[in-house]
Amino acid sequence: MCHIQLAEPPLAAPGTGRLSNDRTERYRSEISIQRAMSEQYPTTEPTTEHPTNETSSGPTDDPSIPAPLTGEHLPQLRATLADASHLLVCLDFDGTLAPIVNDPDAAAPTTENVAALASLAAADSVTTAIVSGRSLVDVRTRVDDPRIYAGNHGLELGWSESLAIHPAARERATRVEVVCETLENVLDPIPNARVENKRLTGTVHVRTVPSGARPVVHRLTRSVVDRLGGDDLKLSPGKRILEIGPDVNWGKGDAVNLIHTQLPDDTVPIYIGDDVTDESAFRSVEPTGIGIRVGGTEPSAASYRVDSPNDVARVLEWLSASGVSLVDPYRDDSHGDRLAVQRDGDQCFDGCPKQWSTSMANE
Ligand SMILES: O=P(O)(O)OC[C@H]1O[C@H](O[C@H]2O[C@H](CO)[C@@H](O)[C@H](O)[C@H]2O)[C@H](O)[C@@H](O)[C@@H]1O
Repeated sequence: MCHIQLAEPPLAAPGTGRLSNDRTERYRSEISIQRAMSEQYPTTEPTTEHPTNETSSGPTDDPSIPAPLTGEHLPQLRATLADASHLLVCLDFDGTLAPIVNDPDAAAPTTENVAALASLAAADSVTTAIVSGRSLVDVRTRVDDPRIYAGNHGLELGWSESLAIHPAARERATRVEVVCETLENVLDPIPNARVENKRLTGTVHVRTVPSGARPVVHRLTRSVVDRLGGDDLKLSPGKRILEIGPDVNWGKGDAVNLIHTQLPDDTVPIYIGDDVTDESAFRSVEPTGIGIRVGGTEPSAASYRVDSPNDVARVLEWLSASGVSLVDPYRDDSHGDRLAVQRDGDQCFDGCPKQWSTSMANE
């Protein structure tokens, strides 16, 4: 059931500013943000494995059930936006912009989300970001309007031509590779078990694995990660998946925090996501910003809930058509300077030394 009726005026024409796949492949350098990634932002991600069912929510600090987002909440949303000098709109990909499908390669954002996001991304007072569990290169080929991409659950951050990779994730990428290769062999006999190697992390898919075989997949995956990953790697849950990644104190919420700190004072952050790894991002934007959980009825750190990617389009359309007009870019005197920094890809992460190494996208 669709709860929200936020659409008001028609959408503006989709913006330009699309980034080509060539540019994705032409990342030339990497900002070292080790200090920020390893010290400044402690993790809030769950680190324990739990069942990969569709509705698992994992531990959260805030056990309340998000309110279904309806027109009754518009005054509240307007009041929040009226205090903003800028908007940061962060979006998860799978289950948020794109409906969940059996084949991860077939996932695509809905046409309405593509149009609404293009319109929003064209607004000067808005910074859009995709914050995904997919690899940055992968998600960037699937949705190409946002200015910022955080891939592999925030372990890699792309901004203009710049790419930053969490240093510990870089160090442990070889281990992830070995684990993925091993799992491809070990899980080969299990029907429909699939390993997605994302370089900094890996994903074992069980969505179309016969239910009776899923515990075997979990056990084998756990065993391989323990044996070959040691203390360096961890397993995390997702929607019908097991995520393998470096056991570091960094998650989507940390990436959102880092992006937020680069934007003007009085930037209001909005985060929309559907899964357990999005909870740290909800915690990072709430309560001054707006967290919206897509699907499910479980407790969440998000204040609001919508049912589906179709409802996400309604939210983005409303933001583009009405919400953005409430933002006052002159509220913050530093606005002009900060945006100038933001548009310079080589200096986008303010305060981080420019110690770049070859990007993994080019390795
Ligand atoms: O953070 P996200 O952008 O939501 O990415 C999380 C994972 O999404 C993908 O898996 C999920 O979507 C697939 C396609 O709909 C679906 O088949 C799978 O069951 C879902 O878990 C992606 O394949 C993973 O790499 C991401 O980590």
